[in-house]
Amino acid sequence: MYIGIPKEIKNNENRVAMTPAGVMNLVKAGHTVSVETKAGIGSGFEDEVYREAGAVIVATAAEAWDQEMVMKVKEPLASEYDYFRQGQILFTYLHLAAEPELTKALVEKGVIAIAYETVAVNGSLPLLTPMSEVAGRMSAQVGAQMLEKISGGKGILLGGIPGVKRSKVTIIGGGVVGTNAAKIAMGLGADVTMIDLNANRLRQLDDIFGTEINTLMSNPMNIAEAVKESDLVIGAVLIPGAKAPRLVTEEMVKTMQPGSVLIDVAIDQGGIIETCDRISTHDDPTYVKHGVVHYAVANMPGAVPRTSTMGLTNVTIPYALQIANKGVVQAIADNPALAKGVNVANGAVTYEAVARDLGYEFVSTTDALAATTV
Ligand SMILES: NC(=O)C1=CN([C@@H]2O[C@H](COP(=O)(O)OP(=O)(O)OC[C@H]3O[C@@H](n4cnc5c(N)ncnc54)[C@H](O)[C@@H]3O)[C@@H](O)[C@H]2O)C=CC1
Ligand SMILES: CC(=O)C(=O)O
Repeated sequence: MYIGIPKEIKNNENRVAMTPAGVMNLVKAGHTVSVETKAGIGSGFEDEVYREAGAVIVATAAEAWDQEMVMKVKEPLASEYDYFRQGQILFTYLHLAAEPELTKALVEKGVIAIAYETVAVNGSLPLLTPMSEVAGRMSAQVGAQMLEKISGGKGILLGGIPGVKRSKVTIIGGGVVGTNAAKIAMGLGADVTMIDLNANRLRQLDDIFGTEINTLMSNPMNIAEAVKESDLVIGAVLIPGAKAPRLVTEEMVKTMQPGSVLIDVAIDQGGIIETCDRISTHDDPTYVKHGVVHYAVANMPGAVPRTSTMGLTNVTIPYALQIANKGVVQAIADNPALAKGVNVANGAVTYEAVARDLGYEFVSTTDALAATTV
C-alpha cells in the first residue's frame, strides 16, 4: 500500500504520525511510505533518518496526501480538506463529535476515516491511551505552574510545605488521564479527590491509591462541593466518540476562589467545563473567567513531541500494518477493535455517538463499506 505522512500544521503541534522505526516496519512489509519533508523535525527526526529507514521524502503536503492511506496525528484543519478524496483512508485522531465541519467534509468527499480514539479493545482505547497518559501527567505539571502568581494563579505551591497546607486538586473522570494526573499531583504532594460515575472504577482507584486519595461518585452535588473547595480542577471524562457532558457549570466556577485553575483535558471532545467555551493553544494557553484561570489546549501532548510521537507510533503501527497488508475492508472485517475506529465511510457516518450528536443517520460500517474493494 502507498502511505503518506504529512507534516502537522496545528498550532505548536510538533508530533508526527510515525517515527523512522515505524516507517521501517511498514517498508519491510513491502509498503511505500512517503513522508513530507521536515515532518519529523519537531520530534527530533531528520529527513535523513527517515530516508535510511526506507521512506520516500516528498517536498509537499499535497504529495503526502496523494496516497492510499494518510496517517496523521491531529484532525485535519480546514486548509487540508481539499486533499480529501473518495476512497482515501485517513487514520488519525478525529474527535468528530466536536468537529461538525470536518465531519461534513469527510462525508461529502467519501473518505474512509478511522479515528484513533475510538479503536476499542474490551472497553479500553489502545490508540488513545498513550496520549492520555501524557496529557494526564502534563495536566498536573501544568496545573502546578498555573497556580504560580506569575501565571495568574493564586500563588500557592501544589504540595505546600511543612506548616502550610497542601493544595486541593479535584480530578473529574478516573480513567487514563485521571489516573495519570493523580499520580503526578500526589507525587507533588497535593490533596487529591477523584470523581467518577463508575462505582467499580472508584473501587479500582481506591485499590491503586489507597487512603492517599478521596473518591467520590459523580453527581452534581458532589461536583459542586469539590469544585468550590479546589485550587485545581482537572476535567478528564470521556464517553467514547460522544460530545463530553457539561459537568462543571458556570455557577460552580463562580464559587471558586480567585486564582484557582481549571484544566479541561476533555476539551478535544467539547469539554466538561461550561466556561471552557473555546479551545486555547500552546502559544496562548489560558484565559481568565470569574477570576479563575482556564486552560483548554486540545493537543497537550504536542508540547512533548518526542515522547508522544514514540508513544503513539508504538501503538498505531500494528493497526497500520493490518490495513496495509490486508486492505482496509478485510482488516476491518478481521479485527472488531479496528472496526470500532471507523467513524465515516463512503459518505456515511458509521459511529453511532457521532451520528447522534451531529444529527446524521447512522449507517453500520459493514453496510457503508459493502461496495468497497480497497
Ligand atoms: N487535551 C488533550 O490534549 C488530550 C485530551 N484527551 C482527552 O481526555 C479525555 C479523557 O480520556 P481518557 O482518560 O483516556 O478516557 P477514559 O475512557 O480512560 O476515562 C474516562 C473516564 O470518565 C468517566 N466518566 C464518564 N462519564 C462520567 C461522568 N459523568 N462523571 C465522571 N466520570 C465520568 C469514565 O467512567 C472513565 O473512567 C478524552 O476526551 C480524551 O480524548 C486525551 C489525550 C490528550
Ligand atoms: C488525543 C489527542 O487528540 C491528542 O493527543 O492530541
